[in-house]
Amino acid sequence: MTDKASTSRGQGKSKDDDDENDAIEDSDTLNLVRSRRRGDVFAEQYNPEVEDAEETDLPNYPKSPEEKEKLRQAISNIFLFRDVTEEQMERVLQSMEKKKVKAGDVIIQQGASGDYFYVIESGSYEFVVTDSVGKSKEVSTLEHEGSFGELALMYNQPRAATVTALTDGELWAMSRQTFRTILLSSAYKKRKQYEEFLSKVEILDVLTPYERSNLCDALETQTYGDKAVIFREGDEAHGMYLVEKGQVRISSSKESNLALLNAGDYFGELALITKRPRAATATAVGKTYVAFLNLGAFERLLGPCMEVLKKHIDAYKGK
Ligand SMILES: Nc1ncnc2c1ncn2[C@@H]1O[C@@H]2COP(=O)(O)O[C@H]2[C@H]1O
Repeated sequence: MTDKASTSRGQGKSKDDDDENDAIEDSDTLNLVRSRRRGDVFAEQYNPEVEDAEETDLPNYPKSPEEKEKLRQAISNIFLFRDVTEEQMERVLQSMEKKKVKAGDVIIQQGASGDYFYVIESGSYEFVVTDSVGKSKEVSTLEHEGSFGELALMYNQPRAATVTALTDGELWAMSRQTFRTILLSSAYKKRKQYEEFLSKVEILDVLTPYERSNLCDALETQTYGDKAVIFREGDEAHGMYLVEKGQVRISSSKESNLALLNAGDYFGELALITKRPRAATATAVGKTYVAFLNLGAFERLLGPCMEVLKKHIDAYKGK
């Protein structure tokens, strides 16, 4: 058992945590911890569905109105924050602490226990995953926006990647406690809601589990009654859709029945790829639930599926 596992689902602090905090407080930069951290796999998994987050006093780091606004901006595009209420947002803004980082700082070490979730204010960050035979692979980089470090806090698992600052920069750090109290329950529910459904969507097979989790955060379910129009031919396009439940008919001015889509099918991607108006009309058949992915998220998250999506476009041309 690791220290963390023996402190019962992360509610107490381990020696490693204290070391980590010391490192941060000592320097005001994240010159974090390499060899001291351990890569054990936790025996116990946290399950937010059966254990409510504790409501305790959260830290309060005073900020100027300008700083608060900058932080609000930095989190405005992060899907994990989308469902927080205005009151919760105030608590988030109060409780996040600014950290300066230097190029080369290891902010998160794969295998370590997790104490902070980070939002990027500035700087570039590299993500490297090392597999069980010790082979390392750079899986992504983030520049000047985005967030990381949610997995270990959400699932009570060791850090899944090593995150290194490639440039000097600034991060906003949210403690495990704040993350659990404010973000965990809605974020976890959202991922759970969509994970099973997305595993059945064929075009998404190329996504890694991590990419799929990010997609869960970005989706929004919309409900349409029988014969309700989802979009019309000629409309400007703002996103694509996955059919969750029910059916969707695709028709155009020339052809009344181009396709009848079922659960697991997708539509609305063509206009996003060609950057043209909608080429057809989409109408619900019976009560229908669709998962909507907005344009920004489509561009950010579905890159790995683009080849398959484009191949599919060729099939439309035959119609
Ligand atoms: N391919 C990836 N696999 C796992 N984690 C990733 C990946 N890319 C980025 N990350 C982030 O790297 C973080 C490392 O710490 P966590 O495991 O807490 O959360 C992880 C994610 O936020």
